[in-house]
Amino acid sequence: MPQPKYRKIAVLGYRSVGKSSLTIQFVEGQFVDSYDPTIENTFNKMVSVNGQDFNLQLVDTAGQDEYSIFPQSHSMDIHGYVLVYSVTSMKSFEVVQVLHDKLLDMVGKIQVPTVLVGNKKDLHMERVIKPEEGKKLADSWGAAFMESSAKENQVTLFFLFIIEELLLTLQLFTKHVIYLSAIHIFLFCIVWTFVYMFFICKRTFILQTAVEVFKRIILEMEKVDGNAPSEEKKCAVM
Ligand SMILES: Nc1nc2c(ncn2[C@@H]2O[C@H](COP(=O)(O)OP(=O)(O)OP(=O)(O)O)[C@@H](O)[C@H]2O)c(=O)[nH]1
Repeated sequence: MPQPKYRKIAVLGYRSVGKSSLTIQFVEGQFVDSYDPTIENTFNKMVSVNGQDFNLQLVDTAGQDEYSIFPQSHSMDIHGYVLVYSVTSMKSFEVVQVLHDKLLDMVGKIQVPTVLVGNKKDLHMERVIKPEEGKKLADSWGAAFMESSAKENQVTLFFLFIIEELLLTLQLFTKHVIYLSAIHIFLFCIVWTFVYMFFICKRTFILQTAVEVFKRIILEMEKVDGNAPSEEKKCAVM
């Protein structure tokens, strides 16, 4: 059995969208009905995906809005992100887009393993964001998308989703590294072949030029002396 892999996942989103509820539901299997704003909490859970054990560390972050300063700690040592909005709040949907932009700016990558989650799907009457809108946004990021309800315990799946995303990114990364290495080695060989040929030619050219110079100078010296070069000398120079 392979060793468990450690993966750290941050749960981000606007205030009161259900970040803590989703995390607690996933880790402890219970729904907390009361609302207690989070500063920051960390949870651990072991899960198994495709025969591989993962030691997950989940960081339940404080709710943010578009004006919040994105904490630098949210971009360091984090392997993947769960970005949460509430399907009952347009504001939370707008904020999650700002957060994603800030996240990319901070991480400095075009794409990071992300799952966009539309929570509180049980509140049918209060819904203002359609599933298609969430899906469209996630697609534009190249992220996975799910709707969930912390209340109805529809959460496990998306945490497993993000692990799948992490695995996929890892596989793509490994593939890219192999391709890039092969291309680099190929280019390296070509460049060095050219460099080598250049120096060989240059060296031959220099040698030939040197021989010519000495030939010429001997002939010139002979001319000045008024003596034609002897056959012996010609042969020696040749
Ligand atoms: N009906 C319903 N209520 C939910 C759901 N998820 C969370 N809630 C409720 O929404 C409120 C806020 O939930 P939290 O989990 O504290 O939200 P949060 O995003 O962690 O809030 P901050 O810590 O302020 O950022 C609580 O009263 C929860 O009971 C859900 O899926 N369905």
